[in-house]
Amino acid sequence: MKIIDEDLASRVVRLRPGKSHKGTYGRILLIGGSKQYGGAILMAAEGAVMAGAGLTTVATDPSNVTPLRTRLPEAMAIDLYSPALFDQVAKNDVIVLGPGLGTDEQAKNIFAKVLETVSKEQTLLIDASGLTLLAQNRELISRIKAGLVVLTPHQMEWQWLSSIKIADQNDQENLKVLASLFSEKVKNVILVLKSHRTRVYDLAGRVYQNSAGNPGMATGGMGDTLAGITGAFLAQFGPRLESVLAAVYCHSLAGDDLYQDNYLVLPTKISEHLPQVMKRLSLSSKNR
Ligand SMILES: NC(=O)C1=CN([C@@H]2O[C@H](COP(=O)(O)OP(=O)(O)OC[C@H]3O[C@@H](n4cnc5c(N)ncnc54)[C@H](O)[C@@H]3O)[C@@H](O)[C@H]2O)[C@@H](O)CC1
Ligand SMILES: Nc1ncnc2c1ncn2[C@@H]1O[C@H](COP(=O)(O)OP(=O)(O)O)[C@@H](O)[C@H]1O
Ligand SMILES: [Mg+2]
Repeated sequence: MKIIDEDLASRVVRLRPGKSHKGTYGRILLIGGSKQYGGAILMAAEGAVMAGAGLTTVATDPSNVTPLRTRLPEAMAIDLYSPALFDQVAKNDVIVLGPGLGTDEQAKNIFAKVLETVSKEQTLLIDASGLTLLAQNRELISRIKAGLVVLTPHQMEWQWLSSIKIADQNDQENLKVLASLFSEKVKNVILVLKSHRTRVYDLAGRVYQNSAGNPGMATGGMGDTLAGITGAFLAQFGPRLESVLAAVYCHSLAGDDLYQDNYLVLPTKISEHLPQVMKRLSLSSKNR
């Protein structure tokens, strides 16, 4: 097992080239946010924008569009229930599917249709309600065509998907079940198993553990924020394991900075602080 640390993250978060534009840093579409869980998709979108995605679009319940535009005018918004959603899917490099989506029949239909629309040139990140829906409908795995799939369950969501009880979740079991669920259908899968010490796995059997993070971060919306940040890193730094590792680390490093002076750390504060954390990493000695 390897450790995710500052050295690793600073190899990914480099100084930006002067000759670049928003297209250079990738397009990300976030899909989620039911009437009940509007905050989840807002926090994910805020994570994506503040992590540096070139262009961020959100597909959400119409009731969330005005709050989103008011809070985050940098993001574009479309109606989750419009057929235009599938044209949008085709236009983006990374699709983040699930934060606050809910698990009712309508959510399930959208989830299944998006899942099979994402092409092999694109990355699909599945989080939150998306993972619950996948666990309830495992036959959908065979319909995934995405070039890279990133799963970001917390331990309970992984229990639902893998059928490994939280107490029995260890590296060997996690890798075995990840392979049995995905390896015949999807070639490139990364599992981010979130906990107080998040571990990251891939189908090649690599295992990494996060070295940052703190209990101040145990607040609803923290994972939604990580989903947005990870999607933005994949869009900006490329569809590879290192982008995911750096995202996990930066999210927690921002949390650790804030925890020094705060009893708890809010997800939206992590997003706000992220550009400073990324600047610091980009200026570290490795990048000079
Ligand atoms: N402001 C909002 O709109 C929020 C919406 N949310 C959305 O709510 C939906 C349900 O998500 P939930 O995660 O609440 O799912 P659930 O409430 O369905 O399941 C979470 C359960 O897992 C347990 N658990 C065990 N180990 C855990 C671990 N290591 N980390 C976290 N939980 C662990 C929790 O105690 C809890 O009982 C998702 O779509 C999510 O995006 C949540 O993210 C919270 C904030
Ligand atoms: N005690 C802790 N120490 C470190 N990180 C934590 C701790 N508790 C929660 N986190 C982090 O917060 C996030 C929680 O994700 P998740 O459970 O999906 O939240 P939500 O669904 O409410 O957005 C994960 O990235 C997890 O690693
Ligand atoms: Mg979550």
